[in-house]
Amino acid sequence: MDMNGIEDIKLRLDQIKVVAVTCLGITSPLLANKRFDACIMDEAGQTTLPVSLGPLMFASVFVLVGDHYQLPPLVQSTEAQKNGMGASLFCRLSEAHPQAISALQSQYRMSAGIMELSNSLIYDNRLRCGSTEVENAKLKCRTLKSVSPWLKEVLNPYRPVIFINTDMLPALEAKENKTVNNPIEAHIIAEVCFLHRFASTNSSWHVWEDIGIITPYNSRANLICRAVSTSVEIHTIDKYQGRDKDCILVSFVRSSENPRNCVSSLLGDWHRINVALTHAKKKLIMVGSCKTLSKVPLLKLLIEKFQTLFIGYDLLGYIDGSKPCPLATLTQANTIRPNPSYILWTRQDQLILNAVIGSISPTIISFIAQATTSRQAWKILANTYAKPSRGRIKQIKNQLKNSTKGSLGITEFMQTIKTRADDLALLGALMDEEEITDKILDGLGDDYKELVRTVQARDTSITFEELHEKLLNFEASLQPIPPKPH
Ligand SMILES: Nc1ncnc2c1ncn2[C@@H]1O[C@H](COP(=O)(O)OP(=O)(O)OP(=O)(O)O)[C@@H](O)[C@H]1O
Repeated sequence: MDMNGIEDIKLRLDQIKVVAVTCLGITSPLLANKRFDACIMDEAGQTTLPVSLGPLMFASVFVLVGDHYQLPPLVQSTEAQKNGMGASLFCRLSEAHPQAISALQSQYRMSAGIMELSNSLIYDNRLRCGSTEVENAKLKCRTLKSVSPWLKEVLNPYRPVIFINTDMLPALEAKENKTVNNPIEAHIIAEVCFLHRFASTNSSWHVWEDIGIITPYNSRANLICRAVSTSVEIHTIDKYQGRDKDCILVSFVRSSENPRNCVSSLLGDWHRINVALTHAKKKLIMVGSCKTLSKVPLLKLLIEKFQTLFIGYDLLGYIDGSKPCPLATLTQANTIRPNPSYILWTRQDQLILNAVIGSISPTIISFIAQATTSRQAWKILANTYAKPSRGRIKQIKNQLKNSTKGSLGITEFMQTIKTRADDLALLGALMDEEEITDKILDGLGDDYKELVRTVQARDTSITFEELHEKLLNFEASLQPIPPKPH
């Protein structure tokens, strides 16, 4: 039907039985005098109360559809939040009238292994798979011979849920202009993504629509975009509600030496975690630091549910040369073609090189700037810092000679001497315990004269631990006595 002008549209609207419109779109003048028998509102758990009321005024019967275990309405004002705007009409009515709820239990999205996670953590085991096809759905992959064991596990179709633990890597979060990022984790995500595409059996190389990446932070999504450098869909957790993919990769980002801060972050909200866990159909791959994430109670339970996969596993071969780079091309029947093992090897190696670069202090990075492989970087570092050269031994001995306690605490000072003695031992210039004790006593300063004399007057040598204890007691006795409270 051709529609010319508003009158035509109105005429058409009078004839049709069902109108689909957004909650705010209902205010269109075209609908001003419309009445409906019933109003069905989807995603009602995410809609604020005033926004919900608009469409409900148009009908005498309404059905709200939603899940208040997923994200609540987004309310940015803390004042509005405090005064109850964060609770949707859906949530309020379901609490006030539990008899009016019809709880749907069959879901058709997640396979059994993925459903099991949110089922036990959030839904109290009430969810069921709607069909055996959904229940048993698997992400089929070709078997790749020349990949590390951890990547083979990632590809294993019989592992629907994988948690890749980055605790063995220097994959710490970085904060820049109030945004949180984790470059190493971004590279791991890119690697896993690439591998999945590489091993996929059901679509061509450039098709990425069955993979999606979820992350809590916007800045993070941008960083992963750069690392993945393809058209794979990357969104924040909040934006993923309402979408799904065969394979979802979740990057948790937070990895800190002071993990306590993470509890108050976006990850502290269990609704958000539930969204991250419930949008994959066949495979859910999570990447994060178990040490940090365990500080969030729900994530601790999640991590405890299955054995996490340590990345770092079987990577030594790249560094020590026992897993050399395969040939870049293969010749078969006089045709030269790219060698897939070469591509996988170089990507894995770049990941390790990034991990090495990420773990060293900025002043040293320039030394390895020329390295193109992890092995080259490692060799430069070993030659510079670990080679038992006479120069290096002399340098450490000089540092030892000039070490004094100064303003350091006893424990810190003794630790400095011990570390240098350990460095010398690694270079083959072992110091015996008595020499270490002498170095410590020499560096203590005048305050400790009395104790130094007592230790030197002993017939038997003193152990490092015994000396530590004596010095700590002496240090305490040197502290000024606080005045007694009145
Ligand atoms: N009866 C069905 N048979 C097969 N697949 C179904 C059926 N119903 C839904 N699905 C599939 O299940 C997935 C989830 O469906 P849908 O998006 O409607 O759920 P939802 O509860 O509205 O989720 P959300 O609120 O997260 O958007 C989709 O991939 C959809 O194709």
